[in-house]
Formats: sequence, structure tokens, C-alpha cells
Amino acid sequence: ENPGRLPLPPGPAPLPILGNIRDLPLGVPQYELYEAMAQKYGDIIHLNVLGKSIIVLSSLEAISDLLEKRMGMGWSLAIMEYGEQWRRVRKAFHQHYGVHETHKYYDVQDECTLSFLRRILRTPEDLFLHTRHLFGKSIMKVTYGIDVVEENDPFVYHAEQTIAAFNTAARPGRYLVDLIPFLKYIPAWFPGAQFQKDALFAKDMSHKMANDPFNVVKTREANGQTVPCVVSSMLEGIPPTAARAEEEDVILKAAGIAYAGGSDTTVSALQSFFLAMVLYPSVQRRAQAELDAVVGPHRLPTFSDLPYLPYIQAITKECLRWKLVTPLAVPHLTTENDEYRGYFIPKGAIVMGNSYMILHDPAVYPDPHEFKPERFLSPDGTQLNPDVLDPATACFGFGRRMCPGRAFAQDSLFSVVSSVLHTFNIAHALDPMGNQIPVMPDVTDGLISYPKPFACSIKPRSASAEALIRHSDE
Ligand code: HEM
Repeated sequence: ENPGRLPLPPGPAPLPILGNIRDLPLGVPQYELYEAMAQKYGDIIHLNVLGKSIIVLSSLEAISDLLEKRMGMGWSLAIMEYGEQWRRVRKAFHQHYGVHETHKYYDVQDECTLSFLRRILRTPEDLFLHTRHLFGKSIMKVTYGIDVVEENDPFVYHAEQTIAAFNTAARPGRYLVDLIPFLKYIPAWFPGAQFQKDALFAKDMSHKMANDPFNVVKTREANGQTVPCVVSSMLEGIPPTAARAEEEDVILKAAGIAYAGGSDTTVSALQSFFLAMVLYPSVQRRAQAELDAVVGPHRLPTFSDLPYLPYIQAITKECLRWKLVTPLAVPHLTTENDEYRGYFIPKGAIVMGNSYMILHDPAVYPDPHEFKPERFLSPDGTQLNPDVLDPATACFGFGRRMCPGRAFAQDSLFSVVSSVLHTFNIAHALDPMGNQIPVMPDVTDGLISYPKPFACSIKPRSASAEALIRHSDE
């Protein structure tokens, strides 16, 4: 097992059997606990939880050495097991949602943002619902060429149910299950029939979630009514000599994980944006001044404005840094025994990079807990400063499992941030006595972290801004 008798990386002393459970109390975000341990033991720490090795890396150097360069550490628990099929799905995904592809979807993103603005105008109190609908709408259109309906869309409903079912299935276990979401699918690990029932339900739902829209595309193709979308171009790309059923299965999975991987994550980032705008009105004013100067009052911003909106770009970066969507990225598993800096890294260890700590390093980001987009700008404030570490380096995970949807996510953020700030003022909501309802910048714990629900007021900036929302063409 450990032929060289090397020591494990340092960390708090484990108890027999239980290991370090008492070092990971509930109620404190895990990334904070790991941050405190890293300050004591260094940038590579080891814990033992019920006999399982957990290794947490807290410097870009250790992360790059282990999660990016070592082959043995490729297995991530994200969505699929590492292997030949994952490689093919990932490649297919990359060819369509990759960094150099997403400009093809700018029009869809703009169209979806406009529909989002209209929904907010109608029912601002349903903001959280609208953020979910927005992502569902754009991903269904891009992936399957399906136009979802405004209320109770069957595809969105189904996908949302699936995601909610997975989330519920994860909850009863808390703790280990939160840490290692896939443990919940290993029945022996988990006592409690309800949980297993939930997991089965989630599995059935996810089957439908991937198959139903896929079949819509296939039926359209069969009837000669092709609508351009990712799935149809993937289908077209199948070489005539390939095993068709197998190739279609790869496509079905690549398309299905776009919704699954992108939904909760993008929604969390959008909600952090609204939270920041309530808490930092001066940021909002500065952004609006930039938009007024560059875009002007007669139209909505588009992607062609992006290079001229450095402050808006800085806001999107700060949204991803300030309240991380996945503070510990997604855990990876080692597939081999390994050695690093003289330490033994056992096969089957869970390895995590503490993205939160990297993106809250005060040496890189002064006042790390404050929302300060200007930290990304050059001293004269006119452009982005390339010397400041881009949060994308750490907030989308690491190595060859790094989020393949990151360009799509950043486009969605840019589109919403620019258009919302151009047309709305976001502020504290008032109680019936006219007092501001306090808002705390608190987030939930778990693999995906959300701002805790908060109240806010969203009103059009002016009558002409409202007219712009109502009368712009889709
Ligand atoms: C702000 C939004 C997002 C964040 C913060 C985020 C974050 C992440 C992270 C941390 C991982 C795990 C990487 C690793 O294993 O090290 C991941 C994986 C993944 N993400 Fe994202 N993501 C976001 C949006 C999206 C979107 C919009 C899509 C789809 C269009 C997407 C699709 C995926 C997929 C398919 C994987 C699995 C990749 C694999 O296992 O090889 N994500 N994401």
C-alpha cells in the first residue's frame, strides 16, 4: 500500500474509526475550516473521515502540481466517472460549448436576457424564479433548439424537478454526502430507505430530462424539420462509418449534462450579482455611468459592447470571486497511489482545491470580503488589469475536469449584468413602515453555495428604460 512508508500530508490528529469528524463541525462552511487548517499545517493537508482520506490543497502551486499535471488525479466526482466515455462526452461538449464556440450563442443569450428583463418588470418579487427560468430557456434553445414557454414549460419543469430531486437526495446525509455527492448513489454507504427512494426517483427523472428533449430533436430530423442547435450539429457530425447508437448515446449525455452542470451554478452566480448590487449601491452607479456613456439610452447592451465595458466585465469577475459558486470546486479522486513533496497520497483519496481561499487571499485581493470590481481595473480605471489573477483560474475547478461550460457561464453573466444595470435600479426592499429590510451577505454551505434568500427592490431606472424593455425586438 505505502511501500516507501512515507508520511501522509500533515493535518489535525484523527480519532480511531471516526477520524477527523470532530474537526469538521456542521454549521461552519467547510472552506473556512480548511482555510484555518491550511494556516496551521500548510498548503497540503490530510484528514481522515471514517477511514477515507481527504486531501485539501490551498495554493495554486499544489493544485497545479496535483490536479493539473498528475495523471492519476483525473477522476472527478462531478458528473461522470473518468474513462473512455467521459473523454468522448467531454470532447463533444467542448466542440460546442468551448471557449471559441460560445459566440455562436450571443443572439440567444441576448434574447433570453430580454425575456428575463420583461419577467422582472412584471413580477420583480419572483426574481429567484426568473433566474432559474432564464438559464433553462437559454440552455434549451442552444442545446435542443427548443423554445420554452413562459410558464410551466414541460422541459424546464422536468429538468428543475430532476435537479431538485438530486439536491433533496443529497440533503439527508449532510456532511459526507455533501462533501462527496456521489456517495449518495452507493447504497451500502447510506442507511435510510427514503434516501434511496429519492435517489431512484432522481435517476428516473434524469433519464427523462436527457431523453425527452433529445427525442424532440431526433423526431424533427426524421421529419426533415431540422432546427439549428448543438444536438443537431452533433448528430450531423457522426461519421457514416461510426457505430451510430453509441455515438448518439455520447451526444445524449453531453447535451444532458449541459443543463445539469450549468443550472444551479449559473443561477447561484446571478443571485450573488443581485445581492452585491443591493449591498454596494456605489458599484451600481459607476456601472450605470459606464453603460450610459458607451451604450446610451436608445438600445440595450449587446456583446459587441463588451470590449468597451471594462467595469461591467470587472463586476462579472467579482461576482465569481466574491461568493464562490463552488468554494471547493468539485472533489477529485486519486486513481493511483502517489507521492508528493515526500508525502504519501493514497489511491482513492478525495482531493479538493480550496478555490475560496485562493480567491480570498488578501495578498492578491486586498479586502477580500468586500465586493470591489475596481480591483480588476488598471490604476486609471479605463481597462482591465491583466496582472490581477482572473477568478476563472480557480472558480471553475482545475485540470482536465475544469468546467467546460465556463465561457457560456461568463457570457450569461455579462449579458444579464449589463442589461439589468442598464435598465433597472436594484436596492433594499422597504418594510411597510418604510424601513430598509436588512440584507446579510450570507451563503449556504454545500457543494454549490447560494446566497441565502434576501429581499430586494428592482425598479426601472426611468420611463425610457422601461419602454426599452417593452419595445426592444427579440
Ligand atoms: C458560474 C457558473 C459555473 C461554475 C462556477 C461552474 C463550476 C464548475 C466546477 C467547479 C466544475 C468541476 C471541475 C472540476 O472537476 O475540477 C464544473 C464541471 C462542469 N461544468 Fe460547470 N460551472 C458553471 C457553469 C456551467 C455551465 C453554464 C455549464 C454548461 C453549459 C457547465 C457544465 C459543466 C460540466 C459538463 C462539468 C463536468 C465536467 C467534467 O466532469 O469533465 N458548467 N463546473
